[in-house]
Amino acid sequence: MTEDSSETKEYTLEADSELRFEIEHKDAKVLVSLVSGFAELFGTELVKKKKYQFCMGAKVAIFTYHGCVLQVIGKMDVCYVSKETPMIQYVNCHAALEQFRVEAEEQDKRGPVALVVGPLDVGKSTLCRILLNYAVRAGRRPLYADIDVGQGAIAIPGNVGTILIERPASVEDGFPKTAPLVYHVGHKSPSGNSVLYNSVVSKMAEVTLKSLDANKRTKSSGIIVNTCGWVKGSGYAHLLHAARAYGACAIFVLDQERLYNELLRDVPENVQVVLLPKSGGVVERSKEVRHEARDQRIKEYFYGNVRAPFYPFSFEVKFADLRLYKIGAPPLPDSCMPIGMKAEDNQKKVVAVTPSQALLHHILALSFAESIDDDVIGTNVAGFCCVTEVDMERQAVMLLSPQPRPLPPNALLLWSEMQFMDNHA
Ligand SMILES: Nc1ncnc2c1ncn2[C@@H]1O[C@H](COP(=O)(O)OP(=O)(O)OP(=O)(O)O)[C@@H](O)[C@H]1O
Repeated sequence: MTEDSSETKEYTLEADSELRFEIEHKDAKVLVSLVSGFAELFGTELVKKKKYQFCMGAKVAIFTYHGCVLQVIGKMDVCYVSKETPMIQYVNCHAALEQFRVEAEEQDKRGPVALVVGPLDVGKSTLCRILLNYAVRAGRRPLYADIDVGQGAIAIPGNVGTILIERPASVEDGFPKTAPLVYHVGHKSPSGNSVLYNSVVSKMAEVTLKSLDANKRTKSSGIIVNTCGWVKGSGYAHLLHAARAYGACAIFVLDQERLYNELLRDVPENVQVVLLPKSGGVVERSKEVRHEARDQRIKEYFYGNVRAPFYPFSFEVKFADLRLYKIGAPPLPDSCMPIGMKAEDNQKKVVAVTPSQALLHHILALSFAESIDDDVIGTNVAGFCCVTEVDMERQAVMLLSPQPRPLPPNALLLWSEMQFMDNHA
């Protein structure tokens, strides 16, 4: 059913059904409120009578276990009620994780680490959000690890990150991204540097698993890990690596029997591999839409959104003061490597970058490492800037940064292939 008018409409939903809608128009604004009953958006309960605002790009589903009436004001591109949803299977996964958590709590051991895997556009991020929301609603404090570098939902694309989830996601803005633990990869796909990607995932897993022990409630709550949609060949090898690094006890496979069977074959028997259907509501995204989403995520990092705008700074840094490095030297065959080194080591090499016009629009990550003698790959990053101008004559770059000048003393910056055109008016 297509919704053209901008008038007010009421939808009565039966138990176990959901209202799905998409907004594609640039200036469209849709207000949704719960009139009666109970409803939730990807696991976050709606507050009765509160008006939730959705804008361009919104692709959402409001689900009800008990039945409800929703009021919708505004123009949507697609809007329909569906009774076919996999929510019962998803809530069963949550119940299974809860059993692990109860046991972990009783025996003071680590709670479950669950990986959510599947090809592109099957609703992996959405399932993670649902499981995390259900966990906090049950009084847990889980960690959310996002190792999907393409989306970089916790920091920005080109990075992996982990956050502690203490309250349900906001209906409009998702989980707050305060105090994330972020590691730099610098590529939008793990294929950009597989060796680096695996090292970074191992490091983040090691650090977060250790950190679980510091807080009793988080320890028994465990970790939900969101993964990349690249599930064939090396992409599959990355998934196996992540499952091992995190010591996953459960892997939820969305929508692909082939992947499910491969995992059943390749992971230890004590790992529960569960095949789940994808929701019919999940919207497929073209390459262009993905590119736009990446751009939007970076823009939000610097400028915030309408509800919480940020005001970034712009300042000049002389080439001479720029300590800029890149991880990974061009590949060389083993025979050309110095004695004792493998070609693989080259992919983890920290190489100085000479500033040039080619830096324009690139994202630079500010590492917590102080020198290249530190473990740069295994050190998390503090934040990001973007090169908005390169002046070869004055030998300087202009940086867009969430923090005012100057860069911290001895700031070590890491080059990323991610680019952002700063045309914010
Ligand atoms: N039941 C649903 N009804 C409507 N839209 C949905 C539903 N579930 C998910 N979506 C939307 O579909 C889109 C894709 O979902 P999601 O990001 O979870 O997929 P993904 O598998 O993580 O994608 P990627 O391949 O990029 O990792 C999102 O915009 C999400 O809001």
